[in-house]
Amino acid sequence: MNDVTNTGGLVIEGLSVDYDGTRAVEELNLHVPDGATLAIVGPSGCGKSTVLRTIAGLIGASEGRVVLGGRDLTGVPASKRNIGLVPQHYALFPHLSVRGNIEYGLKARGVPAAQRRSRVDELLEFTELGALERRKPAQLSGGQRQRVALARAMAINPDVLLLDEPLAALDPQLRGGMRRQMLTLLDATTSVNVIVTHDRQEALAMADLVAVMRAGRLVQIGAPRELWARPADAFVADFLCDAALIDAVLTPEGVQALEGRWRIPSSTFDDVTPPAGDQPARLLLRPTALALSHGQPDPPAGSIEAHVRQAEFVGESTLAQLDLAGRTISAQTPVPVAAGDVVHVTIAQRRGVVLGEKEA
Ligand SMILES: Nc1ncnc2c1ncn2[C@@H]1O[C@H](COP(=O)(O)OP(=O)(O)OP(=O)(O)O)[C@@H](O)[C@H]1O
Repeated sequence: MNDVTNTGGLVIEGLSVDYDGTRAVEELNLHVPDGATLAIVGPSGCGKSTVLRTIAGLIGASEGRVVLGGRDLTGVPASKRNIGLVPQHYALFPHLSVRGNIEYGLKARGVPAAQRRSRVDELLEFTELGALERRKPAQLSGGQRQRVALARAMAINPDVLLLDEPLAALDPQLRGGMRRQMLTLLDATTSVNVIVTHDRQEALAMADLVAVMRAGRLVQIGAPRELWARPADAFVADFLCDAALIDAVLTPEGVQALEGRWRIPSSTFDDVTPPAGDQPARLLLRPTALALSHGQPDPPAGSIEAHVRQAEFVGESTLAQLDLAGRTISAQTPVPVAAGDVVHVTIAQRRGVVLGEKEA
């Protein structure tokens, strides 16, 4: 393996973490450049918080190492790592004012009073909390508490800022606005930012890099648009894009899927060059890529019959769960279908994506 200690930013190398002999994180490798924001996403229990706690030094690695700004953190206690942590429910000190909370880490490090004051003033202005500096956490709204927690973590100019589900404690109506505000704050930092989140929208919107984990392992890491366009497997497609990824064969005539029961002409796709011979491929089907018709005497060209298992009216459209030759696939459609309907499904022009075979 290349020596990454001089790369800068955050480097996680061959990291495995165990709890009482049970492996929670397995062989994790990643690099986040200075100033970049990484979002770690994945289902409950996949190891996201364990990675965060290991970077913070709250738990030790069983194997591998965490290197920050060229400094190997193995064996360095949490208090000696230059890390800012925003815990899930913010964990503000209830007896301290907004100013007291933000000042806390600076005091603990013995920063002289005048310097403390000016740094806290700077952060109060930056997070627009100046008018509230004397209030206690109980006298703040959820969004204001979140900004205090962020300012407190940023006060020490950390090398890495760790945010555990930063928006989860807020009302859904507040999240959009706070996400945009946080994005502005994080863009202004020079630290590496690591966000752990369940919310894929949050990850796609806020991060420069998204790491998708499953069962303790990294499944894919890349820029949000890269993952969106080319999910590595069906799990990432489902988790991050709400899409299905099914095996297909690219033939001289078009694309065949579902054991040859669905034959789609190449002209449906923008970027498919028919090969001379059959080639394995995968078909990425986002809910909006599928066009549904029913009640027509002849099935449209390139269609497959499907059964509507479930249909939810979601405002402008209906979200239908379709059974396509035994596969459950979501479709978002303006056609008012209902459970039990038999429909014909085609891929809307230019909306389907054919990916190459999965790289090993
Ligand atoms: N203190 C602990 N002792 C034993 N096992 C633990 C401990 N903390 C976490 N685990 C286990 O390690 C695995 C990873 O947990 P972790 O909290 O990192 O997951 P997560 O992805 O953050 O989940 P969530 O999204 O639900 O917070 C899980 O199987 C969990 O049960």
